[in-house]
Amino acid sequence: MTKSQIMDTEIQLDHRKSQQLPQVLVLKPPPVLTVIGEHSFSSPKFNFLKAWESPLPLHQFLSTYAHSVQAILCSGYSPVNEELIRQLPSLRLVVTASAGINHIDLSACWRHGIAVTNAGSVFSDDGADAAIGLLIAVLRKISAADRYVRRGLWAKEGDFRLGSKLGGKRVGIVGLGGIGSEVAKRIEAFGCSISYNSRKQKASVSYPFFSDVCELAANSDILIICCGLTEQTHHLINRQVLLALGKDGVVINVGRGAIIDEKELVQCLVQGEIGGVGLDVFENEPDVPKELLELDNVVLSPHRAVFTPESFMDLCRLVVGNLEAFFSNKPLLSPVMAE
Ligand SMILES: O=CC(=O)O
Repeated sequence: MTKSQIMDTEIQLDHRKSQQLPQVLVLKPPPVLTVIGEHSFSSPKFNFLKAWESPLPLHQFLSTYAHSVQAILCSGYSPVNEELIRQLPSLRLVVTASAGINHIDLSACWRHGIAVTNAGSVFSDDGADAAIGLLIAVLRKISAADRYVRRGLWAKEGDFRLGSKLGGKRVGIVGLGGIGSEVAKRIEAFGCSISYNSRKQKASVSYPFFSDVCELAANSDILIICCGLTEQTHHLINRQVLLALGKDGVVINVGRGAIIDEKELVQCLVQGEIGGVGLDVFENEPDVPKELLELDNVVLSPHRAVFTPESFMDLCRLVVGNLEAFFSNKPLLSPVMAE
């Protein structure tokens, strides 16, 4: 046998072995897979079935492998809905490489006995850091000041207008989960007071709780949105909430775009009814309302709050850990919903 024949045989054996492993369907590569590299995800316990690499049209690909898919790896870019679930009768686990789970039909998973895992607390620190970064950028006008200097306006037009201080402000956090709790820790260190809104009051914290987000806004200078997108939180931050926050109020959003009614937000900004916003997420990403691009009291970020190479490394370990636990009949590491 020649060297290349031996190599071909080894590749075929590897291929056959991988076909015998439990199959994890990936419809579109989640960003973490592309950034960290597929090799970091390889495991003796499962094999990725990569739909995007197949020459088959998706429906044909799905019907070819329908019965062998036991798990799906997805992200916000590849929804898992009832229609997909129905096509995969052996599906028992959905692993999403994201903290948000709004792209997964959880009730369909529940009905079909499918467990779900997400990014757990992997993104909490970076999400909170980014929220604070956006907040200081808005209050102290950092992006606008940067543009002022770059355009040569400092020498031509003189001193730049003042920003405002973070310390002493009343901060309302919407959603006191992983990211929200880390935001609270950081905000406390700045000498701000904290209150919050969430599905339920938390016994573990003593911050004032407002079950009504409008009341939270009326008692805050700053609102930081850290909750997930659900039917209950869709357009939770509307004109009424923004008006309650007031003319100097600042809104930061690191949750999901549709938690804010974007049209009403734009209107309030254009009419000077709120002080400023820092947004990492938008209703129709990657489209950003053009009015926002022209406002100096707006700081924009392209849905990058939680993503760093460090958080992606942790996420990679968590994704592999969840899949390996599942295929070894061990408890899942970051279950959203057990089977
Ligand atoms: O937005 C990012 C995530 O949900 O992980």
